[in-house]
Amino acid sequence: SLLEQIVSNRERHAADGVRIAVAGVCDSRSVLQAHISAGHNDIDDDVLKAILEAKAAGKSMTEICKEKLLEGILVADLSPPPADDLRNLIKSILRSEDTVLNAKHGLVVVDCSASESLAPVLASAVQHDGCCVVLANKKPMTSSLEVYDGLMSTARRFRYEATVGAGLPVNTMLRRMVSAGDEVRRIAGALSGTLGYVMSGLQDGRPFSDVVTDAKRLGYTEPDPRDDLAGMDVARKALIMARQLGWRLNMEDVKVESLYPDTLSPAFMSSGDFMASLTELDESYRHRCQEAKEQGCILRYAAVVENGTCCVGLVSVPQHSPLGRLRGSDNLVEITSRCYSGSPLIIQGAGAGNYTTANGVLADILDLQDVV
Ligand SMILES: NC(=O)C1=CN([C@@H]2O[C@H](COP(=O)(O)OP(=O)(O)OC[C@H]3O[C@@H](n4cnc5c(N)ncnc54)[C@H](OP(=O)(O)O)[C@@H]3O)[C@@H](O)[C@H]2O)C=CC1
Ligand SMILES: N[C@@H](CC=O)C(=O)O
Repeated sequence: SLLEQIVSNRERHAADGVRIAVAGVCDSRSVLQAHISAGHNDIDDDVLKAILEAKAAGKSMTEICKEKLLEGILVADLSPPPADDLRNLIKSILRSEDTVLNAKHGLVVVDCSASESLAPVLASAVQHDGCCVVLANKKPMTSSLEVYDGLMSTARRFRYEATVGAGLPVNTMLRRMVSAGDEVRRIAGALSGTLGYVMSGLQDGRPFSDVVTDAKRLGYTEPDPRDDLAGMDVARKALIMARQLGWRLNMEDVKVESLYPDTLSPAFMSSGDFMASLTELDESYRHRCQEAKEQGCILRYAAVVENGTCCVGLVSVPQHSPLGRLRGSDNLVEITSRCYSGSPLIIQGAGAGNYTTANGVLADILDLQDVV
């Protein structure tokens, strides 16, 4: 979706005097790189479109490039994760004499994976003068405080808007408030597009297994939906916000409620088997939802960041409360601070989905063009 939005916005960007040159693209198995030493600065839009088609059809990028014998592209088949090759790709771009690719002209490394393994690559990339980093991936922001501090030490060349609320301006707002000296006292709300969609579906009487399967199909879930259903995705978002307030917390400090039993965890089964086992949970969620309904309430998965602690879990809220009125994949974030004490600042809207997330990532990339 990000590549698609880069290509489809060419005219708009040109009118603003910007051209995004895509010098390399990675997935979990391959790295494609513009053949810089042969004079190719970037990967042609037709190739980017072929890559999009290949990924949509479940083919590997390498396969499609070899099939089409594309000119000017270096293809590397890797197994597994291409952290070292990504590092080499960044180095070769940084060494480039070409002014279009040179780091001083806005090189941005973008991590749209859900991989843990790329954090060191990103931490080293951001240390190169002029090299920027943009994240949709929450894991580098929630790994050790050392990695986090490394990324944050170059805050002017680092953006991570999509890590909380996808395209919603939650992180930007927090950054603005904190850097201008506002004192944030409490952040609360519903921060999962997947769990919002699932809870709305339950409320409409649909089976748990059915709505989770749909959330995955719609692109709301993490690559392994257990990340959402275990509460880990929301826990990461809570930690990202808490760390921005200067709180020195780690993932172990976040209190998390999981929505499935341990017997269905990655230690015991694959993601595919988990999806097939979801029907086991249908009856218990139908029952919990019914109980809440009888009290005029509905279920929501909420996060609270307050008094130096983060807590995420299932709550039963009145139907006509702000959380109760949320529908589908919408997120709601309430920020209470010295400036917003009487009534909290509220950010609400679609909190997941490929298009809205890619939009947030692209906006970050464009934002950085004014910094370097
Ligand atoms: N979906 C959403 O609504 C939102 C997602 N995000 C974040 O965006 C990230 C991606 O989510 P989503 O797009 O849904 O997931 P997808 O599974 O659709 O995409 C992940 C991509 O990352 C690639 N990848 C995996 N590991 C590596 C690696 N080690 N090196 C390079 N590439 C790798 C995958 O390659 P391959 O195709 O070969 O598996 C795949 O192309 C996650 O971190 C998620 O938290 C953030 C906000 C909203
Ligand atoms: N899986 C996440 C995607 C966005 O961060 C969610 O459902 O909110």
